[in-house]
Amino acid sequence: MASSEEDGAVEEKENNNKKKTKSALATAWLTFYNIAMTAGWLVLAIAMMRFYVQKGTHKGLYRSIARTLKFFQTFALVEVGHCAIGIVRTSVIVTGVQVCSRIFMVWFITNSIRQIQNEESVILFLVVWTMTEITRYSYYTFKLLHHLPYFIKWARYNLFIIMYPLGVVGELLTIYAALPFVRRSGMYSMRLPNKYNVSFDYYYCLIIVMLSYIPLFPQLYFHMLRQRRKVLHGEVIVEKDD
Ligand SMILES: CCCCCCCCCCCCC[C@@H](O)CC(=O)SCCNC(=O)CCNC(=O)[C@H](O)C(C)(C)COP(=O)(O)OP(=O)(O)OC[C@H]1O[C@@H](n2cnc3c(N)ncnc32)[C@H](O)[C@@H]1OP(=O)(O)O
Repeated sequence: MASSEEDGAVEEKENNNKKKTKSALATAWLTFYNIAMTAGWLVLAIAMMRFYVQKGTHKGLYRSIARTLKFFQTFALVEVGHCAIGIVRTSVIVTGVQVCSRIFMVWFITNSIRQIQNEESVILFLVVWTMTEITRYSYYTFKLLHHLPYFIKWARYNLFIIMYPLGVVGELLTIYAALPFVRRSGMYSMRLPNKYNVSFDYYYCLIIVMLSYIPLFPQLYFHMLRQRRKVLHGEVIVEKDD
């Protein structure tokens, strides 16, 4: 009897040790990840400012930062993994929609259609994304290090109120500007007849993407408003499961 109780206690201790090691590893990885992402977006901010100060125009700015932007925005895909394996307490769906829509904007719109790269709307979403991500990743970093300055917490949960709609306006105007080029070039589209017997029109796909902002964006925005109430005003919020 006593021996089985002892066995149980040893097993519990081992499990606790394993959990502690796992959570220490997760914290170390997240700290590294957030520092790297803060640095990446800071590099982008500095590159954009330097370009504008030196050239006095936004024309050519996207081309000059394209590689860095593609790298850091695509790398954000690991955040969906963080939620999926449970090392951060965030919804996979909310994070997935946010990250995938950004990757779509970068690779399948701005990077693919050269003619729109100098649009003001591209600069609008780039500036908004950059400010948001510097704030967001530095918030997570300082929080993990248990030294979170109040102004970063305040910025994380207030700037989005204006930045989110501004970013959406920049993204939608950019997709809208892309439409005529997509229609004319027939890019990423498949017309019948073809050997797969499948038809796909990227032009209409983009219209559907634009329309999908109507149901999806409010969900992201209200999610952030709930997070804001929880973090800044200490409200207890019961989240629905994914
Ligand atoms: C394939 C084609 C797709 C086409 C789809 C088209 C429709 C798309 C519509 C969508 C529109 C999106 C537009 C958008 O791109 C425009 C912009 O972004 S503009 C710029 C303004 N944006 C923002 O302000 C972004 C706000 N969004 C976010 O912050 C996140 O992305 C979001 C996932 C939405 C919310 O974040 P989260 O739920 O994580 O909230 P918290 O930050 O409060 O975190 C919750 C807890 O998790 C911990 N956490 C999360 N991540 C980390 C991390 N990396 N490291 C450490 N800890 C992390 C965090 O600390 C919280 O923990 P706790 O609860 O303990 O406090």
